[in-house]
Amino acid sequence: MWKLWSSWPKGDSVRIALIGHGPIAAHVAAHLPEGVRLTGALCRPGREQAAHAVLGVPVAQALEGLSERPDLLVDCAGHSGLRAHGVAALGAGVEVLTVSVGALADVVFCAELEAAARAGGTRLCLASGAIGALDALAAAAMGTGLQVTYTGRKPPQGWRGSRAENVLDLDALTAPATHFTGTARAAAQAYPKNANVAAAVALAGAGLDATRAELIADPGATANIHEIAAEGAFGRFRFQIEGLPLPGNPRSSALTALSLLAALRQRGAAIRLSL
Ligand SMILES: NC(=O)C1=CN([C@@H]2O[C@H](COP(=O)(O)OP(=O)(O)OC[C@H]3O[C@@H](n4cnc5c(N)ncnc54)[C@H](O)[C@@H]3O)[C@@H](O)[C@H]2O)C=CC1
Ligand SMILES: O=C([O-])CC(=O)C(=O)O
Repeated sequence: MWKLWSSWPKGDSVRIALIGHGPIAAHVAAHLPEGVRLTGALCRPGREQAAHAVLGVPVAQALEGLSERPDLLVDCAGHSGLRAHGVAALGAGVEVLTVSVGALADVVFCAELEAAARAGGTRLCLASGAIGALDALAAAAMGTGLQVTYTGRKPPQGWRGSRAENVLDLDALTAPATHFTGTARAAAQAYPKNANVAAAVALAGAGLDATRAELIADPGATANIHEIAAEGAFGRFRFQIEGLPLPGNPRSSALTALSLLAALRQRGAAIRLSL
């Protein structure tokens, strides 16, 4: 069946490199859309062999170390990956697609990324990641009076290694427990591995300081549940998604990797969704 974004134009192809070799990167590498070629990956020092074993492509610690210059660098690593490589790539004119949306909550870093993208004549694209409805939020933000609350609910193991552990005994929970309420900016900065969705919702809609966020560890949850409640001159909507995690990391919803694949497929389409 023909779809808007079914394939790249014949003969055209895009070369991508990945940052990271975790579950998101592995899924992307294994499911690349037609016309997209993985030519390399960036890893942390000492992780070359591990990264090569997962991805099967040349691995380097920096973009200049890759034998083939990619058209697009896809950050699947998290905030430290975007911090390590984002500015250099953009400044060199290489487009970057990132899952590390929460890293933009740091105003200084965000300004550096923007300046580098302008200098390099390219852009930083934010993946929709584990959430949806960003198109409706972006449209609603063009009207007045937008108010948005984001709620992120995960099973206790989805919060391991996060600040939730400072507030809660995750192993002992018998009922849902809120471990953060505040702005989306504060959530994104305090939970770099768990609240990229809060930042994506905020950047699409009411902004990082006006979007309210609540993060909950819920022993009854069987998925990563993300909810948006939005209201404004446009009307109101509620959106909820129950995202199943990727094998290998209970924190990260599978939809995150799929959103990167969707962005890659759309990038080559002559007719595409406008957001
Ligand atoms: N936007 C969204 O909706 C979502 C975003 N994420 C982000 O994606 C990140 C990655 O997720 P997973 O693959 O599940 O995590 P993971 O932590 O299992 O894997 C991360 C990978 O990146 C590598 N890495 C870390 N720092 C690096 C650096 N500076 N340079 C090169 N490689 C580096 C690690 O060695 C590892 O291979 C999360 O930490 C989170 O920030 C995750 C889920 C949803
Ligand atoms: O994968 C998810 O469900 C969400 C997540 O970790 C994030 O927002 O960083």
